[in-house]
Formats: sequence, C-alpha cells, structure tokens
Amino acid sequence: MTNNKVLLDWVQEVAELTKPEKVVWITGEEAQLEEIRKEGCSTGELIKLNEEKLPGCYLHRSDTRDVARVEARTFICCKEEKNAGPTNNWMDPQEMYLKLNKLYDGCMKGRTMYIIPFAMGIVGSPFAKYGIEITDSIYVVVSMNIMTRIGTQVLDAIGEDGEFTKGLHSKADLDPEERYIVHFPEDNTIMSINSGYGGNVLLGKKCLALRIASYLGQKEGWMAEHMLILGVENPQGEKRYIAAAFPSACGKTNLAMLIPPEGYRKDGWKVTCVGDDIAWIRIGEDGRLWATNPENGFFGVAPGTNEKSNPNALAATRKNTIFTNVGLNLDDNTVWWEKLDKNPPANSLDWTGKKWDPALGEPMAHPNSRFTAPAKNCPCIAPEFDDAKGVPLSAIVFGGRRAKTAPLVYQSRDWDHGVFVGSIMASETTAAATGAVGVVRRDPMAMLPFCGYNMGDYWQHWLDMGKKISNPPKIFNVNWFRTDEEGNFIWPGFGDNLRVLEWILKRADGKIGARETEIGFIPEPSDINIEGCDIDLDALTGILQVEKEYWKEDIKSIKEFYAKFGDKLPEYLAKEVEAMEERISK
Ligand SMILES: Nc1nc2c(ncn2[C@@H]2O[C@H](COP(=O)(O)OP(=O)(O)OP(=O)(O)O)[C@@H](O)[C@H]2O)c(=O)[nH]1
Ligand SMILES: O=C([O-])CC(=O)C(=O)O
Ligand SMILES: [Mn+2]
Repeated sequence: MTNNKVLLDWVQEVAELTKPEKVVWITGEEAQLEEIRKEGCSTGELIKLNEEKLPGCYLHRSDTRDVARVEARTFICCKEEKNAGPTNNWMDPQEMYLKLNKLYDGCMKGRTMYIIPFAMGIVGSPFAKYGIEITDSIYVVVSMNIMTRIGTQVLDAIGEDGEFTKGLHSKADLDPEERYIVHFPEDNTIMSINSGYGGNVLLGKKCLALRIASYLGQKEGWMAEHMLILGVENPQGEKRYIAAAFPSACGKTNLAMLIPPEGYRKDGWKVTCVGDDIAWIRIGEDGRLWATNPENGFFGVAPGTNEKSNPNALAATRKNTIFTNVGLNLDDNTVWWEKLDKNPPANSLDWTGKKWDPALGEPMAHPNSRFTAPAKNCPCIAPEFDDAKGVPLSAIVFGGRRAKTAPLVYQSRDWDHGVFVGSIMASETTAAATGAVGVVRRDPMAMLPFCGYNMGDYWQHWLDMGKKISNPPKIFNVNWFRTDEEGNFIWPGFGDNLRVLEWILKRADGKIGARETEIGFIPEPSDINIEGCDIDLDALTGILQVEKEYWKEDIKSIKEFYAKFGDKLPEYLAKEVEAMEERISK
C-alpha cells in the first residue's frame, strides 16, 4: 500500500501494542466499504434502514454513557504547560504516553484494526493536511468515509517521506473513567480511547482540523476556525462570502444552509453552503482572507432539523447517511427525532434501543443525536466546495446563545476591535458536550474546546494576522437567541437571519450607515428589513439596545477570564476592556 517507512513502522508498533486479530488497510473502494458495512450490520454496530426510503442509510447507537464530546477528558500535551494555557487540560507528554500505552495494551484483541488514510482538504491541494487514523471501530471507518476524503489516493499524496498526523483510536471497553482524547501537537499525534461517539473518535474533525490545525496555523501563518462558510448572492448578482463562528449546537449548520424568506427568494437572493463547521483561512495574493472547508460531509445535530427549519440539511440525509442515537420507527424502519414532524411514530425504539413510551415524557432521540451526511447530498452545496483555493471573505461573524446582553447584531470598529469582540464571546452550554446545559460560559471565537495551544497566543495570532491583511473582512457579532419574559425567542431566526446578513454585507461594502455605541456599530432598526417577518419594530428595537446593566456584569466576567492568561493576554485586549468599561459606566 505504501513505502512510507515512518507510517509502516508506526502501524507495526501499534499492532504490537494493541494486538488485533486482523489488520485491514482502507483503500476507499466502494466494494471494500460495502463489505465493512455488512460486517457492521452483523456485529450490530450498524442497523440497515429502509432501502427504498433511505437508500444507503444506517443507524448507529453509541453507549448510553458516551453521547457527546468530553471536554474534561480532552488534553493538550505539549512539553510546557504554559503553552497549553489556562483553558486546556494538560499533562506532561511522557507521563501521558505511559498512561495511555497501558490502556492500549491488548485493547484490540479479537478485533480488526482498520488503517484509514484520510485528507482534510482536497487531495493534492497545497493546503491539504493528511492523516492516518487507526481504529477498531467500523462506525469510525464508514463515518470517516463520509466526513473526509479517504483511501489509497491519500497514501499516494503522502508519498514515501511525506508528513501525516498519527491518529490512534480504540473503543477499548468504553470505560468512561478511562476515556481520553489526547493531542500531542509537537508530535503531530492524536490518541483517543474508550469512546465511540463521533466528536471524540472521528479524528479528522475537531482533533486534527481544529486542535492540531490551530497549532500548525499559528506556526505557518494561517488560521483553523470553528466556522461555517456561506455564499450570499443578492438580486444585483453580487456574490459575497461570510464565515461565522458559533459554539457547538448554536446554529452554524442552520445558517450555512439558510433558505431565504419568501420575499427575498422572489427578489432573487441565493444562499449556498461551502462548509458548516470548520474553516481553514489563509491570506490570498490579493491581500484578502480566503477560506476553505477541510471536511467532506456534515456531522449535524438531528433534533430540530425539519422541512421548515432546514430543508437542505434534511435533504442531505435522505441517502448514504449514518444516523447516531436517533429513534427508530419500527413500522417502516426509518428514523425519527424531536421536531422532525408533529407525529412521533407510536411503534418505535428510543435512542437507547428500548421501546419508546410517550407517557414517560422522554425524548425519542438523544438531544445530541447526529447525522453524518455527504456534503455532495446537500441541494445548496456551493460550486466552490471543491475549489482548493476557497472563497474570499467579506465578513467574519461571531455569535453565541445569550438570552440577554448581546444584541441581535453589532459591528466592530476595525479588525483589532473585532478580535476583541471574538475574545469576549460567551454562550449558554448545549448538549454537544457532556455537563450542564444552559450555563453561560466564556467561549472565545467558539474555540474554547478546540484551541490546540494557549488561547492568549491564539488571540495574538489573530492580531498578527490582521497586520498582514491589506483588505480584511469586517467583523460582526450576532445573537439569534434573545428571549422574552416567558423564555420565548424574540428573533424568529433561521431563514430570517438573512435579513441580518443583508445588513452585514451592506456594511462590509460600505453601503449603509450605523449608530456608534459603547460596544461597536449597531443598525438603525429601520435598516433591518422586517417586511413579511414575524417580529414588529418595537421588539426589533428592543434587541438592538446596549443594556448597560447587563454589560457591566459581563465586563466583570470578561476581566476575571482575561486575568487567567497573565502575561499571555495581548496588551490591546487588556486595554480595550478597560476602555469599554469606561464608556459603559459613563
Ligand atoms: N432560535 C433559533 N434556534 C436556532 C437557530 N439556528 C439554529 N437553531 C437551533 O440550534 C440548534 C443547533 O443548531 P446547529 O445549526 O445544528 O448548530 P451547529 O453550530 O452547527 O453545531 P455543531 O455541529 O455542534 O458545531 C438546533 O436545535 C437548531 O434548531 C436560529 O436562528 N434561531
Ligand atoms: O464534535 C462534535 O461532537 C460535533 C460538533 O461539531 C461540535 O461539538 O462542535
Ligand atoms: Mn462543531
């Protein structure tokens, strides 16, 4: 398969440690993959769904104690603790290797070890990064085939002495107490053990394309971000691209696949999706920022996805998709999740595989149940999806889930101030990670769980990038999640978010004015088009205010957070929070 000596030696070393019964190199050929899917069905790892209604689709159930990313068990192991920073778990690399090697010892006994060569980015592109994931999970093999570009083409691209990220995964015995998701950025190595949940085990995604890639980006002068990328074409035929960073389960997939409201559709607005979760961003020869999506599929949140909220995502899941932890309709062998439609199938199994009983009031699908769907399935996938050079960004948008404080939208004064706006992001936690849901926490640039080095150095890297871009995108912050006294969302969201994007793009093109406030530029309410939208001008005006009392509270929390970084906190950010405090307390 390959003459790469480093790779061959490593595979042999891993096989000696984990002691599998069999070793299989994944070629990427359909016949081999189909064999593996069949094998997965015979072991129960996969359940084949209705071939007529959902051709090529499977259901997978992960262990009930293993349904989300585990941030408390995710580590960045670099030589010096200060390089991991105060927001990452750290352990000395040698100590961690020792600990892990004990856990991996014999963990694949009686199992098959699969070797998956994969690419993040387009194979052969100068921006692609290659990896090898060794795993004992069929779910991982078939999911990596959807989420990344895999097979012999990748081995050829790596070549005899090319570099690659080493990724070792084993389900082992799924012991939550011994679960580890570990990154050794200095060794370009990832080790994951005792989990079978996507975010912990599909090592190309968060582990390589964000944690390892953010570290490489800092060294090599580019950026790896937790961002969707979308294209917006207005009725004049002007096409613009936006990248947006929202924390997990805060609306990236939905915004990336937005369907314009009816009036906008009639006028000729078009939205296309380049990516829904990760953006790799570089400075182009023209001095602008260019973004690519290194993935090949969507690992999207299932609950809430329906014909109305996100028809594009739903359409993407109608073939060759793997569903994880959703409900199973026993009458026709299809899947169901909360809000798919109004009629939960009575004769069904819940996400754990037990008969579902509506009387218990429990959801049928897990709140973090997911679909793994090929990007090519998505009706609005952008023509630039396969273009290795990516798309030029007009705007970068940050956003979180905040019932209060953050207004619907505001714009930073300039790039540096935009870095500040990203650094002070906060959001309510969601089911995407284990732990409490709905607790506000600081999540800078939506990268809190994904930054592979010291977040203070990461902010400095953003500031340094700004100095090198002659024509930087404009930077904004949005919040679709403001609630009223009864806890209802005030802004209708989803397709109507295009109304806010329209303002953002007019600002980016310098076509419209705005009101300067203590936190940045805010639209005049009349500048957001709400014709045909389910919100009135009063309510809109309400969510476009700077509410000083809330901001004062937020500034306290920002300062506490910043204080953790000591001398790693860029001076500009330290000064800016003081300046903002002064403006707010006037
Ligand atoms: N109220 C409101 N809810 C939204 C909006 N957009 C998305 N959501 C909800 O937010 C949840 C998650 O949205 P996604 O688009 O899947 O989140 P994501 O950012 O892609 O998440 P990850 O895949 O975890 O990174 C779903 O329950 C959606 O229904 C919006 O504009 N308004
Ligand atoms: O990694 C996962 O499990 C899914 C995801 O996109 C996120 O949590 O942001
Ligand atoms: Mn994500």
